[in-house]
Amino acid sequence: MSSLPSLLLSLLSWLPLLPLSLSLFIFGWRLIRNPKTIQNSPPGPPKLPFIGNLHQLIFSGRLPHRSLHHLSQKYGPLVHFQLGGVSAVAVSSPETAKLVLKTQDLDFCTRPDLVSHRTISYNYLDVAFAPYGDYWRQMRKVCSMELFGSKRVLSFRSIRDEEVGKTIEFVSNSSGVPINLSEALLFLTNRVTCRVALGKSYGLGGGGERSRFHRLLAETEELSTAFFVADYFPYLGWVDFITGKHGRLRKAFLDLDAFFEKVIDEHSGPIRSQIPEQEDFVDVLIKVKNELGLTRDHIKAVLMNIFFGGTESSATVMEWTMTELVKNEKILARAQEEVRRVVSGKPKVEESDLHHLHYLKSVIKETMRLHPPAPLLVPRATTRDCTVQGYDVAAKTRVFVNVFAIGRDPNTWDNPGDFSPERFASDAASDYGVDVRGNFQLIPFGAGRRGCPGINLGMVIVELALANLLYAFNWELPPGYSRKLDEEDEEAHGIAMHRKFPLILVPTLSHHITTTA
Ligand code: HEM
Repeated sequence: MSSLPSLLLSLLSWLPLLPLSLSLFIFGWRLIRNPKTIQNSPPGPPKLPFIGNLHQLIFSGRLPHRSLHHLSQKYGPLVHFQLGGVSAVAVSSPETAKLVLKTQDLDFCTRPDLVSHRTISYNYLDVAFAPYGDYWRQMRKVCSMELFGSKRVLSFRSIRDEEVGKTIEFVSNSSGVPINLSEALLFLTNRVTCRVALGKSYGLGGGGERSRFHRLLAETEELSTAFFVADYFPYLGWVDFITGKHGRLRKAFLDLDAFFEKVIDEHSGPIRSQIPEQEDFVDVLIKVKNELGLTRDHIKAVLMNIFFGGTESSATVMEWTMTELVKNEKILARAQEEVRRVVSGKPKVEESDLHHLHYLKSVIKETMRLHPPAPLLVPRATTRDCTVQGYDVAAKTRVFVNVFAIGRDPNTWDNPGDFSPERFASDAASDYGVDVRGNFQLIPFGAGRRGCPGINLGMVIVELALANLLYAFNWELPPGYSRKLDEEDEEAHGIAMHRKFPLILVPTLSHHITTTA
């Protein structure tokens, strides 16, 4: 018979497992107490006990948009699957996307509660991750009217012009040698976002070294797309604390918060600029702060959205466009011919030239069809129980609109795997709007109430930078690099679907620039 102390000791040795047992108990209890099984749910793959389909989606080694594309080919345009304790659906055809993002937008327009979203949004004081409701409506109005309107976008024209100029200068200095174009483009969008949002550039040169701010941004971004147990097993959230993941995210967030605090302090003195054209986003948000009863946390939450939403996505579009162009020599030549003809004789492309560049716009649309920066949009969730295409979907179901799959749907696109900007010839003059072609065939910015409000701000820098890169330089892969890049191997997981390996290209200053210079 064991003595009392050794009994106590053996009981104590089980103590660390107490949270696990408790969580499993609560999880099981909820399942028994709340057997809300949807009778008529959309078709989907068989689910394993406890983990559901996590093994097929998160731990499969493939990127989730590719795994879901694969499942949709087997189960159809509306697939149901289970992510641990969370029910989810994937939408993979233009018709179903139209239902979800337009006809039944109100059923599908909230966001799921995720650890990283909650942390970096100051508990949902932002726009992008805030749940649907009055608060989100008010913040969305502030952003659309005060920050992303066409007048405001125009007021930042000289910033874009200067910063693209710096990138062109950096590339000119490297004429004839391989450069890391991915990095140069990310630095460009970072500098523009810094100046537009914060009023100055915080330490990145033309090719540039990373400042502390950019290291912090990159770290927070990386942690915010990491796997958190709590997002799939709400009762096992303590695991993220034990593994230290939660702490690391919190630390990165607090460092970034301290940086934004300093920026707001610098803006909070006597009014810096009375001229609306010279205001940056922090000036604007401080101005509306008192009117609307906002706090500093609201301002910082919106800044987080702007840095995370605006910087990588635009750089990613440019990086994939240049990738496709160097893979397709004839298309590169045609895009260069257009820009050189339209801009002929001038030292650089200006924003006023952009609306003549129809072929370049088609190239960009075709790039976003094959490489949408947000292949599953920003995750959504259902606001209430609803029925879609005859199937029942419960409230709080996580919703992934697979724009990657929609862009490759053979029922919509001829030879969907080919890079062929000519398919947009008749849409060339249309803008990137939320629904480029109508009928939800190309929706890289999402659509409906939660569609991207920053399209114009994002796309003008994309067009201006690409047009100037094509105008001033000829582009080649470095010797030995394959022209046929295996695209699945090239995609990386992140806030935006950027390339896994940086795009290294050799620029050569074009003959027409050297002769006019
Ligand atoms: C090429 C550039 C960009 C792409 C591809 C892009 C894409 C997207 C997508 C797919 C969504 C989710 C839409 C949905 O759920 O239906 C979104 C939302 C959002 N984007 Fe963008 N975006 C870009 C640029 C920008 C820029 C430059 C900003 C701001 C500076 C911005 C700010 C936002 C915000 C605030 C939301 C959340 C809207 C809401 O939930 O109400 N985006 N974006």
